[in-house]
Amino acid sequence: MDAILHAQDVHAWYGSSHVLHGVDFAIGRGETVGLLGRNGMGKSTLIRTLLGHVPQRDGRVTLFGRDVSRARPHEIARRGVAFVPEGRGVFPNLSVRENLLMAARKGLDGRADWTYERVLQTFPRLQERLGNLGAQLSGGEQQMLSIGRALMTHPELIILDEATEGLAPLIVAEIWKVIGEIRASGIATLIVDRDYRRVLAGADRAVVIQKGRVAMAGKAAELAADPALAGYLGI
Ligand SMILES: Nc1ncnc2c1ncn2[C@@H]1O[C@H](COP(=O)(O)OP(=O)(O)OP(=O)(O)O)[C@@H](O)[C@H]1O
Repeated sequence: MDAILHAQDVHAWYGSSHVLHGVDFAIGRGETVGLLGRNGMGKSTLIRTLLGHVPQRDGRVTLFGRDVSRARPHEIARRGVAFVPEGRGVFPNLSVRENLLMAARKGLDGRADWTYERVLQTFPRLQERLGNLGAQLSGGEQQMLSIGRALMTHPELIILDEATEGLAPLIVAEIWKVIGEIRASGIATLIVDRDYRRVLAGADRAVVIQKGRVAMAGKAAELAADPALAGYLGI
């Protein structure tokens, strides 16, 4: 596989608590990968470790073949990885317009197809709120703005951690629609979401984490049909 991101034998600790126990994991160009597992199994820690946010970590992570195992979060962002954290990622004291324009930069290959106008077409709700401050937006609008900001950076990979958590069903449906558009536009995505059915329906592959280890990994359709999945997800 032509991997964007490749993690090998990744470990992570919080103090003396050993949370990730040797995770192997890869995301190919343009691939949509779902990350599943019950609460507390290590999904967010894996993401935060890949992004360089967990200081106590071990193992090897490469981005486009370059070792970023010890890289700082801003270096990883500069190398084409955008992060959409749960319910955050917008500047509360800047307007929607400023939030978007501030994020704008070309992709690693010079791509600039996610223009300000295209982001607003994708999120008509933001178009109506251009002058509002980030803090004045609803949770769903903030999440859309956060995804819009990620798109404006022309990343190779977008990581979405619980992007639909706590949002109204209509907004959730809008966000899944946009996730589909991102997939179709060729940007790779790593998705964590409690709605495992939607994740499996919208992903090429999925990885199931159990107590800081990969318990299952494979094509999303095959995992969806695997009777072992229910046990790992506690459903
Ligand atoms: N900052 C932290 N300090 C100490 N322990 C933590 C910290 N963050 C997470 N943990 C612990 O690490 C383990 C993995 O948590 P993590 O948040 O990665 O799981 P998760 O699969 O993302 O679950 P959730 O869906 O609940 O976020 C849990 O036991 C959790 O209590």
